[in-house]
Amino acid sequence: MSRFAEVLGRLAATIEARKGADAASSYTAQLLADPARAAKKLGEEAVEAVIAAAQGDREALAAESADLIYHWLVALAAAGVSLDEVAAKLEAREGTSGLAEKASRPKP
Ligand SMILES: N=c1c2ncn([C@@H]3O[C@H](COP(=O)(O)OP(=O)(O)OP(=O)(O)O)[C@@H](O)[C@H]3O)c2ncn1[C@@H]1O[C@H](COP(=O)(O)O)[C@@H](O)[C@H]1O
Repeated sequence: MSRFAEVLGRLAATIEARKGADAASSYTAQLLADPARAAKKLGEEAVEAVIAAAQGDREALAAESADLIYHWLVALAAAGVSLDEVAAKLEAREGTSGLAEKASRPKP
């Protein structure tokens, strides 16, 4: 397994374990208790990653990507969506070009 997949799996398990934890001592528990705040943070971190990418700032993009992925995992956990469900979506798309998929959509 890649280093990224291992870290992602560990972080997802840590976040899952924070369900019901004391919000006074866990930022994750605070977000899990307030899904709207978790979703807002996800949006903020996405925008910060967009800015870093647009500016070509490699260091900032790596750091903002880590923030984004952490908050994305929290939003998934808050909504009860597992990483397996996301993996299944990605697997179903393997081998299908994004251009071909877009062209196959019903015309309005
Ligand atoms: N990976 C992360 C992680 N990345 C970012 N953050 C936090 O995300 C928060 C949001 O960052 P911002 O820059 O937006 O800070 P801010 O403006 O003060 O945030 P707000 O007040 O707007 O919410 C900061 O408090 C960061 O510390 C994270 N907090 C936790 N984790 C992981 O989650 C684990 C469990 O954390 P706790 O639940 O806090 O124990 C940790 O051991 C880490 O592995």
